[in-house]
Parts: sequence; structure tokens; C-alpha cells
Amino acid sequence: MSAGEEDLIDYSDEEIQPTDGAAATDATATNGAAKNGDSNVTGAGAARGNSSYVGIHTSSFRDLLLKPEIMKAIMDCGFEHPSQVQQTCVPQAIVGTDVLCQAKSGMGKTAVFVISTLQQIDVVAGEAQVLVMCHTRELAYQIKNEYNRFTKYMPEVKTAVFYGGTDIKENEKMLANKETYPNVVVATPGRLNALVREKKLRLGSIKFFVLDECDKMLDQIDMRRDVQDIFRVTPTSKQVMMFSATLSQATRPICKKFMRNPLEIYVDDETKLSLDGLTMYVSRLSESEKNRRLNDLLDELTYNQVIIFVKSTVRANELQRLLVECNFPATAVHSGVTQDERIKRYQDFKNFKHRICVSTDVFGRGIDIERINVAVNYDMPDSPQNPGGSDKESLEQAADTYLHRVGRAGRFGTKGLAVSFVSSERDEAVIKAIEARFDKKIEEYPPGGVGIDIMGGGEE
Ligand SMILES: Nc1ncnc2c1ncn2[C@@H]1O[C@H](COP(=O)(O)OP(=O)(O)OP(=O)(O)O)[C@@H](O)[C@H]1O
Repeated sequence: MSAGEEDLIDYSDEEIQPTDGAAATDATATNGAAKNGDSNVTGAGAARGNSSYVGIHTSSFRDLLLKPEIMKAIMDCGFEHPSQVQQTCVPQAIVGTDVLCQAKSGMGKTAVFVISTLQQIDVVAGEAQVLVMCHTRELAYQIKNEYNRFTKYMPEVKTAVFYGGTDIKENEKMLANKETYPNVVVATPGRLNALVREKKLRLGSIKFFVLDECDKMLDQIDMRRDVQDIFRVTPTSKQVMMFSATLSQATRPICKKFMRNPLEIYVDDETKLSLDGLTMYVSRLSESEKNRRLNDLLDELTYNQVIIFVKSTVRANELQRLLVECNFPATAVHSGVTQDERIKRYQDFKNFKHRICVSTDVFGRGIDIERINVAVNYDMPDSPQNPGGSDKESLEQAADTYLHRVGRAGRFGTKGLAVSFVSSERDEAVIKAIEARFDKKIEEYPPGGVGIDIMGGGEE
């Protein structure tokens, strides 16, 4: 790590002081460790968990003792039982404990921080108390919608989303009016920083600081810089929560620099990161055979919605055009589309107006589209930091990208299918890294898709 990089993660002592409130209480808790299902749980929560939460399966949301307004919203969402990550995190998060949480894709990490922050928020008009940051605009938009769902019976809570590619004047107008000033802010870091720099958004009353897809946000140096700048202008005393399906050993201490004695939840047995309902295949072929094979797949599989990942915006456009020509009405989402159009395409796909979406990694993480049950890696995933690299780190990062991408199918324990096109030596190396990660061979896609059944439902 370079000296400059080191600077980014070092805080002076006075910036991270235990303060009064729940977080400080937890800072004095004895550290411990406990096993909870697939995860290792350590820190404040584990110490308490031995006697109260961890290991005991809260079977109902009622046991979480949430506000009736939140309970009603949960029921409206049709959630019957909290998932394991919700059972483990929510009881600790709602008493102010910092949380660093790794849990499988699609298992409801969003609801953990949405419920926990809404449970604790003490709404004051004109005061932003909750700040959630994530790495893409569509994800920010999606999280904002989750806050809308869960605040259905809390009309006093105002939520806003800010991201680049849109008219900043609109954001400023909203922030200039006490009536529309948000209590919950969801944002991508660049636009947020701009609004803070221009003194349009005040973060002096933030009590809850959440990073979704935290490894992505902190591994990428420019994003980490923005996150850190924003962190510095928020009060010392606040609850910090971070989430991702992937949290490497190297990233964990970086996350913890922002926290005080967090509840730590890791999936240390990487084989357990594979989704139960997801069947994974590879299809070995040459580059020139990809279109034909994709056509066959779309013909022979019975699917609800399909997401197809490619490595560039140019390829996304070309493939989308080709699919439309072949009578597969498809949409495409990537950074080459205007922001308004991107959100519109995201909404249309989510609302089932299209059944096929070609995307770059813009949709590779976090995006939750319930009906996607097939994910195709038309181009194999790669390391964002060191694409094409042959070192172990680069291959590990490519495996992380794979894990997030295929997690778009088979969400919340439902059945899904992931097919990856392998056409080069590098692709083979990535597949090997993925197989090593899951400790499992990924079989060749059966000719004609014979024997594949992905339409049945599933449960966690
Ligand atoms: N307790 C629950 N019961 C039923 N459905 C749930 C429950 N909790 C969350 N869900 C649903 O499961 C889906 C996946 O949740 P979410 O997007 O929060 O997953 P995630 O863990 O953040 O995944 P990723 O790592 O891919 O971002 C969402 O559609 C959400 O509404």
C-alpha cells in the first residue's frame, strides 16, 4: 500500500472517540466469537449473543420489538420471517451497535439497515439523520425506494436520493426548502460531496452512516476518498454500518477504521457463499460462437427474466441490437445511456416490461429484480482494479465480481441458473478461481439445456 493510500484510512484518535449512547456502551463490551449458521459473528454482538441473540433463531419479526409502523410495513411487504442476517443483525443494530456485515447475495441486507435506522430515527424537520451511500445510481434509487416502502406508515420521514448525471439544481431546490429537506439521504459519493462542498446539504446532524457494497466503495481509491471526506464532516458520535456479500481479509480492517467495536459477521467459509437455489454452469466456446449459443439458451430455457453481462458499453449496445433483430426484445443498461434513461430502463425491467436485459457491471451488484432467474456471463467477469491480471489478487477480484453478478438470480433462496461463457485462457483461470472459492466444480452446460428446471420456487 502506498503512503498516499495509507493516509486515506488513518484517522486521528480524536476523530474516533467512544461517545455516550449505545455505541459507546457496546465499545466496552467484551469481545467474543460465536458461530451463527453460515457466518462467524464476533465483536459486541457476539459477546452479548452468547446469552441472548446469537444462536437463538428469532422466528418472527415480532420478536424484534419494532415500532408498529415498521411492523405494518414489513407485513405489507409480505415478509413472513426475518432471514438469518436480519435475525443476527437487527437486534444489535437497533440498539446502536456498529455493524460490519458480510452475508450472501439476496438475503435481505438492505432491510437490516433500513429497518434499524427507521427504528431509531428521531425525526426533526430540516435535519438529515440517516446517510446511506452506495456505488451506483440505480442502487441508490433502489435503496431510496426501500425507504419509501418501509416508511409507508411513517409519513413524517422524508427520504431523498442524490446521484450524478442529473440536474444538481433540482437537488439544491429540494434542500433549500425546509418542507422537502430530507431526514434520510441516499446517495452516490460524488454528487453527495458536491452538495456538501456547496453547503447545500448539512451533515452535522447525521446519526446513522451506512455504506452498502462497502468493499467496492472502499477498495476503489477515488470513491474511498469521497467517502472519507463525507465521513469527516459527519459528527463523531454516530452509528456506522457496512454491508457486502464479499469482504476480503484485506478490506475488513479498512472498514473497521470507520467503526467502534462493531458487530462483525463474516462468511469465512467461502464455499458457503454460493446460493442454495442457484445452479451454475460453464459453456466452453470460441468468441465467434457466443451469439449462436446465447440464442440457443434463450430458446431452450424457460425463464422469467434474464440478465446478460458483458464487459463494455459498446458490446452491450451491439448485443442488445442483435437480440432485438433475432426477436428477443431486450433492453440494455450501461453508463453510455443518459441517467434519466438508465433509471427508466431499470424501472421498466423491474416492472417486467422487458424480459431480457444486457448490462455491464453497472447492474452487477446490489440490484434486486425479483423475477431474474437466469444470469448469463456472456463475457466473463473481471477484476475492476486489475483487469486481465494473472496474479492471485486479480483472479480473486474477478471471482468476487462473479459472485455478485450471479447473485442477481436466485434471490432470497429462489431457484436460479447462471451460465458463464468461457472462451479464453484468462476465462479458464477465472473459472478455476471461482471453483476454488466454492470448492466445487462448475459443470458444462448440458446440450439443449436438458434436465434444467429453474421455474420452481424456493425458500431460504
Ligand atoms: N425477511 C424477508 N422475507 C422475504 N423477503 C425478503 C426478506 N428480506 C428481504 N427480502 C427480499 O429479498 C430480496 C433481496 O434482498 P436485498 O436486496 O436486501 O439483498 P442483499 O442481501 O442486499 O443482496 P445483495 O448482496 O445482492 O445486494 C429483496 O427483494 C427483498 O425485498
